[in-house]
Amino acid sequence: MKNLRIAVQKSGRLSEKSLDIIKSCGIEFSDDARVLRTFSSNFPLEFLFVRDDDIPTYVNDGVADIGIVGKNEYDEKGYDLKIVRDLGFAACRLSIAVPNDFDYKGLSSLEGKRIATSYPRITEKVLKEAGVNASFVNVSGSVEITPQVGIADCISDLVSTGTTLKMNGLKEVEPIYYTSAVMISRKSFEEDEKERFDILNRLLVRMDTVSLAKHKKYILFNLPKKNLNEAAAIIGGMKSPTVTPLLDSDWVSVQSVVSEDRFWQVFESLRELGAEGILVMNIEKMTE
Ligand SMILES: Nc1ncnc2c1ncn2[C@@H]1O[C@H](COP(=O)(O)OP(=O)(O)OP(=O)(O)O)[C@@H](O)[C@H]1O
Ligand SMILES: O=P(O)(O)OC[C@H]1O[C@H](OP(=O)(O)OP(=O)(O)O)[C@H](O)[C@@H]1O
Ligand SMILES: [Mg+2]
Repeated sequence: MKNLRIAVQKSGRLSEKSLDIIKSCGIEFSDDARVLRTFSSNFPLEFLFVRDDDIPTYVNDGVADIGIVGKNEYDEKGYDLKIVRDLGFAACRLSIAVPNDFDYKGLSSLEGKRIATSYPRITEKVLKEAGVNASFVNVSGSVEITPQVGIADCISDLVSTGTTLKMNGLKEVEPIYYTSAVMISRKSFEEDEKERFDILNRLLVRMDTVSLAKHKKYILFNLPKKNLNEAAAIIGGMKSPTVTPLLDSDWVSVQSVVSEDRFWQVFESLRELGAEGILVMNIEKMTE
């Protein structure tokens, strides 16, 4: 039996959540940080623990079949790959930041300047569209130090809270690109590797089942029977709630699933309809 090969960041901002997603699918493995290649004991999955910037290249070269990486690294490498799932975590932005005393008036202020970045491709594309010519100083980390040491005039780097910029005498002046983690594969994966592609689909079904459940609540409540149709209309988005008669024939017990983002609105409306004993439960797994 073949294994699906996944490339995951060895150690960094993506590592823990990437592995949490796999674990939430019931896939077991040992994640000793010093072992760089390992196999699941209960699913045909092989793990390669690598630097995040190498992940798109491993997938493109066929060393790995899939990878979990920031969309920023994927776009920066520019390979013609496929995003199979948007995973949503590690959300941040790529921003232009300048020293506090820099008189910034828009992207045109960057004309002729030296910009330090780990993302020259993404940054250059944005500047080109704005008709700005600048030069790039390519650094692979600690970008915020470069203006202080005189090798750049400003930077284009990832920002989340903005604390790193502030602590290094810089101000964020222009967000130019938004990113979060994605799962990538080769476009030709299905034709090239049918057996492994089928394993990927099994993995994706499990991931979708967990992810769907994460945004839903299971609710159970008692309701005056006369308000049932109105309550069903409020809950919405499903075939029908499950309704069970109660000993008191004027009342029913209702079970349903509600999206997290609509939960409080539904909760308040149900209370106005006389719902009592409302129980709310997290759902571990579910399918459409
Ligand atoms: N401050 C942040 N907040 C949220 N997500 C971030 C932040 N900084 C980076 N990320 C995301 O996490 C990814 C990995 O960031 P990390 O800092 O761990 O990378 P790295 O230092 O290049 O690691 P590696 O040693 O694997 O090369 C980034 O490419 C980006 O997608
Ligand atoms: O806006 P903030 O919340 O301060 O986050 C921004 C910092 O986070 C990232 O680096 P990280 O801390 O991952 O370290 P690294 O340079 O080793 O990648 C990024 O490169 C910034 O330096
Ligand atoms: Mg890296």
